[in-house]
Amino acid sequence: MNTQLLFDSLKIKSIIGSLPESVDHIEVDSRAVQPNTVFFCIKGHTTDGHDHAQSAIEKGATVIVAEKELELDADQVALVVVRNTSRALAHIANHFYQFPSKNMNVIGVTGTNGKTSVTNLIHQLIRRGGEGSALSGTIGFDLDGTLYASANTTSDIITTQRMLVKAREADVSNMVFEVSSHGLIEGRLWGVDFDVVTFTNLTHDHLDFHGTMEHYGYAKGLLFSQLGQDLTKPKYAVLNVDDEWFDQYASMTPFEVISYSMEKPADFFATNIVYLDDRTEFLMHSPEGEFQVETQLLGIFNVSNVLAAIATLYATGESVSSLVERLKEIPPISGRMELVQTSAPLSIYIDYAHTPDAIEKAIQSVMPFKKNRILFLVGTGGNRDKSKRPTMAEKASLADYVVLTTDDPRYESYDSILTDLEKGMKHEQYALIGDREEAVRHIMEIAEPDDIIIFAGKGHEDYQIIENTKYPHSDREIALSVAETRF
Ligand SMILES: CC(=O)N[C@H]1[C@@H](OP(=O)(O)OP(=O)(O)OC[C@H]2O[C@@H](n3ccc(=O)[nH]c3=O)[C@H](O)[C@@H]2O)O[C@H](CO)[C@@H](O)[C@@H]1O[C@H](C)C(=O)N[C@@H](C)C(=O)N[C@H](CCC(=O)O)C(=O)O
Ligand SMILES: Nc1ncnc2c1ncn2[C@@H]1O[C@H](COP(=O)(O)OP(=O)(O)OP(=O)(O)O)[C@@H](O)[C@H]1O
Repeated sequence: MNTQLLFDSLKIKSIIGSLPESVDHIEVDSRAVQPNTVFFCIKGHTTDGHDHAQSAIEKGATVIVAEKELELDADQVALVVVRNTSRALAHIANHFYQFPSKNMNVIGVTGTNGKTSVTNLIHQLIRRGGEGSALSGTIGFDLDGTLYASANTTSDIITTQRMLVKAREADVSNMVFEVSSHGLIEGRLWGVDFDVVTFTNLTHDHLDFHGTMEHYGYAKGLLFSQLGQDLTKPKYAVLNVDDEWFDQYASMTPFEVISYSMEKPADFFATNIVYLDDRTEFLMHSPEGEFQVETQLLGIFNVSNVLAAIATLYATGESVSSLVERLKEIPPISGRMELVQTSAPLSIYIDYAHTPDAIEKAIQSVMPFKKNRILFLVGTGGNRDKSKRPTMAEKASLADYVVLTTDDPRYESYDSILTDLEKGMKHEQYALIGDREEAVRHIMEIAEPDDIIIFAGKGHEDYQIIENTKYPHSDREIALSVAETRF
């Protein structure tokens, strides 16, 4: 690509050396540099890309973009100094890949809980409507049914642009992004031209990273105020009226607001909700009239997620009646209030709840069909946000019996995790068992017919991280093996 064109519109502080006529690649990781690459030096928390500029040159970089002047040991390299290399990268990547998001229908979903569920619903609804869809999120990059691994919920700028290019090349015109607050703060989505951005909710999580709820809320809000958006085409912000951040996001966004709610009138709102143990039904009021909605997704929170998904696709121009029809066929999302098939005379659910709000909603979700006790197992991760631990246990106390355990203890001791959790317990009916396998076995050993058991926190994950090693672990398999011998 012609280098002059690439750098023409970039705000540059200084250039040392002369730019080559053309460049073949752009890269942020020195280890992946190929001959004739533009290498961007990005500052991480523990690693600074500026320290890898020399090694990028040795691998063939011909342009280095940095935030400061560097002493580089090469004649054939140009050093471009800018104020912020991530912003420069967003700009250059768009030019380099020829604005892949521009002619696509691009959707972003953010919030503490529900991102994976809502993006999955949207992706599946689009595909069931006969169009192609690509999805980037916690589960990886799903290009119209083919799954590629990705390291993060929200990928870095170059990976994001490459996903869009792959979708464009495959003639897939819809791209759905699960958007993390970390990704927003770090500008990993800078340069992506969204058509619809959707908010699920904001509750206590990730305060080890963001510090306060104000900062966390600010980070999420960046999706609704994205700089650099093309405002000449209509854009929509789909916002949850039931969340206390609704007013702030609704008043600050330049996009047209579409609201949804489970509690009060909104553009899309649910009444007459019936929670069954194999499906959920409700009456949905929408700008296109009232619809009786039926979904295989279980749990209170999934009503909100369904409303978010339908409102988002309505914003892209889909008809509500067709979406309601397609929704019926969509199977439960793996590890999200998923009913485990067992011949034992009790109900076992696997749910990814790992925040206080999600725990409360998971337990409330099974209350309508409680016949005997609700047994709840939950743990927290080691070396991550510790402040949420007591509140998680407090919400878990809504269950009749609670087992407090660990969920990826990493380098933290069982005792330290369990002591923090125990502080929040509101009744005496609980056990503290650090080893998660033992904890699952314990709950299954004391289970009685008609009990409802919820294994929270692991969801679709099939491992437990101890120190820095991933060990195979499945709540489901352990529970089923005990159920077989006991019932
Ligand atoms: C372990 C961790 O927290 N790492 C964070 C940290 O990385 P770091 O200091 O190690 O730096 P780095 O990004 O690896 O390296 C800095 C630069 O040097 C370059 N480099 C590095 C090494 C080398 O040999 N050559 C080289 O060029 C890298 O390509 C990069 O451009 O600082 C970076 C910049 O601030 C973060 O992007 C990065 O987050 C990583 C990607 C991460 O996984 N973070 C998690 C917490 C995260 O973002 N999670 C959210 C989901 C949260 C949720 O909802 O649960 C996500 O979106 O996935
Ligand atoms: N709308 C919601 N409100 C509250 N809790 C929810 C909601 N949707 C899902 N949850 C809870 O959060 C858990 C995780 O759901 P999901 O994976 O969709 O969220 P996420 O935002 O992608 O989470 P993460 O960022 O941790 O990957 C579910 O298993 C459920 O317990």
